[in-house]
Amino acid sequence: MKITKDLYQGSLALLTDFYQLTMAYGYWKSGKAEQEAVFNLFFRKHPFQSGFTLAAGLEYVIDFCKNFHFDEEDLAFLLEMKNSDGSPTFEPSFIAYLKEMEFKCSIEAVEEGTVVFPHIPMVKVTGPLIQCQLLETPLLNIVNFQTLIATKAARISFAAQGDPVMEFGLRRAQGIDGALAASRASYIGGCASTSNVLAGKLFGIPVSGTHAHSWIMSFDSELEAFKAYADAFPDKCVFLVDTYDTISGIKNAIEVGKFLREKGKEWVGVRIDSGDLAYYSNIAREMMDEAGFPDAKVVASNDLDEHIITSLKIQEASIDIWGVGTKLVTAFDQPALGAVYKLSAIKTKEGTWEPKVKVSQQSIKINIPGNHQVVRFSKNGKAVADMIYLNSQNLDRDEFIIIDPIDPTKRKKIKAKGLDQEVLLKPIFEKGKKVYSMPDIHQVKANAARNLSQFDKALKRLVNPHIYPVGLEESLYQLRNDLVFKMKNYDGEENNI
Ligand SMILES: Nc1ncnc2c1ncn2[C@@H]1O[C@H](COP(=O)(O)OP(=O)(O)OP(=O)(O)O)[C@@H](O)[C@H]1O
Ligand SMILES: O=P(O)(O)OC[C@H]1O[C@H](OP(=O)(O)OP(=O)(O)O)[C@H](O)[C@@H]1O
Ligand SMILES: O=C(O)c1cccnc1
Ligand SMILES: [Mg+2]
Repeated sequence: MKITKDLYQGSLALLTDFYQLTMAYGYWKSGKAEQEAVFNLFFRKHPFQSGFTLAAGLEYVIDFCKNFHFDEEDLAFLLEMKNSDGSPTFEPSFIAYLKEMEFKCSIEAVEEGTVVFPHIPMVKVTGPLIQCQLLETPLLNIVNFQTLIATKAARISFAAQGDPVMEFGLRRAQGIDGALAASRASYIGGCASTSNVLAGKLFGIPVSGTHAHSWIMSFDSELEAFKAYADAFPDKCVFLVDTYDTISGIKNAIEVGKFLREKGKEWVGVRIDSGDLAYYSNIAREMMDEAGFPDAKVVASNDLDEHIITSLKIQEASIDIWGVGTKLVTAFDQPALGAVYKLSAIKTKEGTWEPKVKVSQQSIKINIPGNHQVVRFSKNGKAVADMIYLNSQNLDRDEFIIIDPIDPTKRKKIKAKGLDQEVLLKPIFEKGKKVYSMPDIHQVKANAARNLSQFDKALKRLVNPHIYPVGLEESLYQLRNDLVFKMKNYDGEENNI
């Protein structure tokens, strides 16, 4: 098996939950396979108690959908599947149907690097019911993880207040693909580089790194090790100073720095990977300044995350560059984003869209029925509110009321005059044909930075962030209410209190 980005270029149609295939078979048998449907991918709660979430993963979604087909080996595998009584799980004519299946869905999605909020459709898939259904699991797999890591990277980058963050996660990431996707998402979210060389090659992310303790330990002395490293990399030297004694390490690094300067070269600085990072970084700063190296940098690493970085900033640690691995790529404090993918409308035989709702005791779990679009209102480049609305409506109005989907007492009147409007769901595929031109990863990263800059810093606080208003346009809210009452068979007397 090729474990590269090529993984997404082959057939990955079986990368799905078995129940998607049983439903697919059922749709086909009951003649519903080609009925048009709308599904939305959205999450209900920000990860990490964050006030924002940063969307990522669309490039993988596009690759996946472009290559969506069942190849001969997939079909042979399905044909061989048996029920517990030994009978074939799928009829040969269903397998023949899958063989001929061509990707025909239309997809609209928020661009990578867009700031998103609970309930906003991040990806909307319209097309034959069977195809929409088969996309559920892989789309969630891709978007959930990359969005989670991009959001974590953005939080870490905010904490670093503009200092470069090097992503060091490969050794601790969740497997090979987890590592690659995490490096990509971390770069989008704000990291300056990755230590993962394959991610550098596959995605065009800058690659960077220092050296490990083993380098020092392989020599008779630390000084000898620094000299040999300087010999090999006279322009890129970062010396890891904490193998034996951090202060002696800094002294040795300065000595080799002077030696390099005599040869007309400047070292980059030191890395500290243990102990009190505030204390030792301040000592390193003082010693390097005194020795005539005010531009030498201090790199810090060791189980860092946004909280420790914030604390080190408050302590006025003299750290210029941050190396962050484990807690970034494993999304340490929240291992998954809980985005879901729900049917929200289905086309009737008469050709009209019938909105669909899943009723739940928990109002947060009641989906938003219909075929939607999302608009972001902003003023002077600052986002004011997002509105989810039925895409059959037009936005040519002076005033809108938006209603919180969970708490109807929370409402906001939006006077649209003087506000800019950006429609967030952009066309990606139209009836199976790609219509979106994917920006390169550097443009995606720039888009993320621009998007984040539209939001107040109150939203980016690590603790108890401000809540940004997102609501349903009044008539969509009403539609949802009416549908819930209808589906619950509400008679006003005995039900459901
Ligand atoms: N000044 C500081 N304020 C807050 N947290 C810090 C500070 N200095 C270091 N830390 C963090 O404290 C933790 C220290 O980890 P740990 O107890 O494993 O010590 P260590 O220095 O790694 O030990 P070792 O010497 O065995 O490598 C790390 O997560 C590190 O990022
Ligand atoms: O701490 P992270 O954010 O995951 O960053 C990556 C870590 O990986 C390396 O050491 P490793 O953890 O392999 O060994 P060490 O802890 O013994 O230094 C490096 O020195 C960092 O400490
Ligand atoms: O380059 C480094 O310093 C590095 C790379 C991976 C993990 N820890 C450190
Ligand atoms: Mg470690």
